[in-house]
Amino acid sequence: MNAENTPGRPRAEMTAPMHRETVRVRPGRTNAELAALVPHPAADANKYTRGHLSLVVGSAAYPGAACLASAAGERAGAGYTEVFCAGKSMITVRGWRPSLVVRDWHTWKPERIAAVRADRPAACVIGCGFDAEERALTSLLMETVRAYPGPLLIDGGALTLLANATGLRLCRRRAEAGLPTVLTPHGGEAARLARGAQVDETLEPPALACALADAYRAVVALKGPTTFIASSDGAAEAMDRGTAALAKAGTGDVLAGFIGSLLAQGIAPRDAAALGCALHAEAGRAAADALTDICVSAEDLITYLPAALRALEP
Ligand SMILES: NC(=O)C1=CN([C@@H]2O[C@H](COP(=O)(O)OP(=O)(O)OC[C@H]3O[C@@H](n4cnc5c(N)ncnc54)[C@H](O)[C@@H]3O)[C@@H](O)[C@H]2O)[C@@H](O)CC1
Ligand SMILES: Nc1ncnc2c1ncn2[C@@H]1O[C@H](COP(=O)(O)OP(=O)(O)O)[C@@H](O)[C@H]1O
Repeated sequence: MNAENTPGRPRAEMTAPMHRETVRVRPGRTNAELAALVPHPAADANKYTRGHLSLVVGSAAYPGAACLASAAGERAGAGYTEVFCAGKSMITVRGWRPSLVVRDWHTWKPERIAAVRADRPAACVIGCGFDAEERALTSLLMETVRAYPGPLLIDGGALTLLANATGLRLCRRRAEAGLPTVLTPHGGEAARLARGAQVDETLEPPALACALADAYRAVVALKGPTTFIASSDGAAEAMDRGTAALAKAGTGDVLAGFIGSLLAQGIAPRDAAALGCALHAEAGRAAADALTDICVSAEDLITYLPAALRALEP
């Protein structure tokens, strides 16, 4: 790695020629910029002022995704982490981490969540471990997109279910109401989102991230060896701190938990995406240093989050 690419060093903005479109690509943020965003608890904090994270995750087919996303959310600082999952997944999630509040997702009523206040921040993550073949999950998703009154992160199988005219319309309506939405697709999910919005799925990743952000009126973190974070300002932020050790099943679920937790602690959506992605990448690097790039698994990113936080400190 040359000095230009050392994480934490300021780098120059560039204009990259993209496939049939040109977007501005901004370098990732410096360690100092990211450290300034880290939500340390106030001395008089309680579990509610530290942020209420609701996760609607983990179909019967994928209880593991619910475990990973919710444990990541709790470890990243949310004060109250509540998991709504399939009845068949509940015992797995409860056994995995007793501090999580685990409920059946039939009891999830997004419209009953109180409006999010600055002194009682909250956010919702939906979709990690959704089985996109389970069409009944569509109404759970669409009802949440329509009625959840705070920042909402959509990930995993829910992105496939969102990729149609109804999903597009509901995301735009949230934006009009001032409610932030964050989408965290991998390449396959991004292509589906593009098809659902009649966006050219063959665009290069930075341009695709910007086009999806514009279409869905959302912050988009398009994941890959370099992750591109875009909102509707026409510029993509490149986050290239990661390592191929992250290329294992479940690491995306952990990322959704990290970003969701930061949203639940009141961090602005684009900042939460940038900080969450950087912490995820740094946790991967710290885990690989200790365990080798072969042996890291998604659970290790949760274990190594403290090392990632320390890596950002000045
Ligand atoms: N332990 C668990 O319970 C896990 C559950 N998971 C959940 O499994 C569900 C299905 O997610 P998957 O991502 O496995 O499958 P998807 O149904 O999203 O599709 C994967 C397909 O997309 C294609 N694709 C194209 N570009 C890709 C890229 N950059 N990365 C990955 N796939 C790409 C692949 O060819 C593959 O056939 C999600 O809800 C997810 O949250 C996964 O996160 C893995 C771990
Ligand atoms: N070669 C790589 N280098 C750096 N980061 C990677 C690499 N491959 C994957 N990642 C990261 O790993 C995560 C994988 O997420 P995702 O594909 O959603 O996994 P899953 O669905 O199994 O949870 C993303 O954050 C992505 O940026």
